[in-house]
Formats: sequence, C-alpha cells, structure tokens
Amino acid sequence: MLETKLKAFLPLLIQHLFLYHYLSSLLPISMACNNKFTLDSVRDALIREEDSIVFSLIERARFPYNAPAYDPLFLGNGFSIAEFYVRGTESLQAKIGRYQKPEDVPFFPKDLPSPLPPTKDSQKVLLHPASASVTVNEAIWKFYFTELLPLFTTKGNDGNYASTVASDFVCLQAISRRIHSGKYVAEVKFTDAPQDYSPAISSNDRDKLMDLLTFVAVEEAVKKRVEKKARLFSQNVTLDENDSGKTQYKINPLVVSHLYDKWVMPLTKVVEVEYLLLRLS
Ligand SMILES: C=C(O[C@@H]1C=C(C(=O)O)C=C[C@H]1O)C(=O)O
Repeated sequence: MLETKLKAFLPLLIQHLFLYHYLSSLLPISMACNNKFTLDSVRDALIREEDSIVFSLIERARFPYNAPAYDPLFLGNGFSIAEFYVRGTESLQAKIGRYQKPEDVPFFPKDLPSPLPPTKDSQKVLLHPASASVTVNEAIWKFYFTELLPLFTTKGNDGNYASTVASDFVCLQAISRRIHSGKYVAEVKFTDAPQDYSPAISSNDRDKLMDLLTFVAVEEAVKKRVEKKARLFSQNVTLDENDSGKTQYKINPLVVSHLYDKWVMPLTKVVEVEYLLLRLS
C-alpha cells in the first residue's frame, strides 16, 4: 500500500526536484544559499569565483601569448580574432538568455539581440534597477590584454588562435562576473547600515563610500587564499615517491595574488561605489 503510494508520488517528486534545480539556476548568486542575502553568503560566492578564475588562467596558460590573435588587421574585417570571437559569442549567448543577471555583464553591450526564450524578471528584484548600468568591462578588457596576459603566458606563437581566444573569453567572463558581483556586496552593506551610507551617497562622496566599504583584513586574506589556490590547483602532480624535484606550477601563484591586488579588488570596489551612488535614485 505504502509502496503504491510512494510510486504514485515519485514522478511528482522528480518533477519538483527538476523545477527546483531549474529555478535555483536562475537565481542570483546571493540567493544561492537558502535564499539568504548576507555579507557572508555573498562573500562565499566570491570565494567560489576564485576557483573559476584560477582554473581559467591555467587553461589559457597552455598556449603562448599568440600575438596575431590580438592584431586588428589580421582578419581584414576591422576586428582582432579575440574581439570578433567575443562579439559573436556574446550575441549568441544573449539570444539564449545570458546577460540578464546583474553580475553577467557583456563586453560589447551595443546591439546585443534580445533573448529568444521568455526571460524571468525575478533576478532583478533584489538589486536597485539601475544596477544593470554599472559596468567596468572596458577597464577589464584593457588590463587583461595589455598587462595581465604577458604576465602568465610564455612568449611565442603556436598558431592555435581559435583555442587561445576561446580561453581568453572564459578568463574575461570569470573575472568580470567576480568584479560585478560587487553589486550584491554593496547592496548588502547598504541594507545592513543605511544610516552610514546614505549621507555619503546623498553628498556624492566617493572617497567616503570607498572608506566605508573597504575591509583591509578581508582583502589581505583574499590575496593569501588566491595565491594558495593557484599553488594547489596549478602544481604538476607526479606519482614518483622519490621525486624530490622542485614543484612546477602551470601559472605563477604570485601572478594570481597580483591580479587580485592590482585589478580585481580595486575594480570590485569601484563597482560597489558606482552601485551605491545609484542606490537612492
Ligand atoms: C568585496 C568586498 O568589499 C571590498 C572588496 C574586497 C574584495 O574585492 O575582495 C574585499 C574587502 C572589501 O575591501 C567585501 O567586503 O567582501
């Protein structure tokens, strides 16, 4: 009897599990943990993003710098292979519903097509509607190609341009998602202490806002952790017990802490400030 009841219930349960899984994938990062929107849960999401960033850099480091992939004259259509690829991929991704979440920001937002499937609006309700306009992708694009890439790729050209720019895009998206998640950080800081933030917002005081939202000890811990992750995730693993040779890394762990120190954390804070300045509008 009980077994029959259970059998009848099973398809419904499976359907619910699928629905739950589908809906949670649509929710913003802040809601990923039990629908809680706290500084801790947002920081946990940022910590998870570190893994994606480190792994994406490891993948890109398989190829040398490959300068022709970034030459705007190479294809003859006015775009470098990298830019052509990112524009085309973003257009396709927009059609299937990407760039609807506050942390998913396109590098080339102009003329992106509308999504084909009906989109859900639910993810926007947690943040101020103006948050969609906050973007630092131009700065990310610039530092990634001009300063970061030469730090973790070898000099040279192996002709693998398609794989190279595909890896670049994974890196760019992971870095951009982490930095634009600063919108959630700012929202939670504001809702935790509106009395502290509101006067600085009203007087457009960027320096004061930067002061209020900066936690030096947290930043130090982030730098140490990402360096450690790079050390662990990128080391070459051997099975030779007697191998007393020096551990080899696929990327220099210090480059990852430098990436966070010089660009990721400062730009996350710029996103936080820009978001806060719109918070009372
Ligand atoms: C993201 C936060 O805001 C700031 C930026 C940080 C970062 O980018 O890792 C860390 C601490 C804060 O200075 C935070 O408080 O967690």
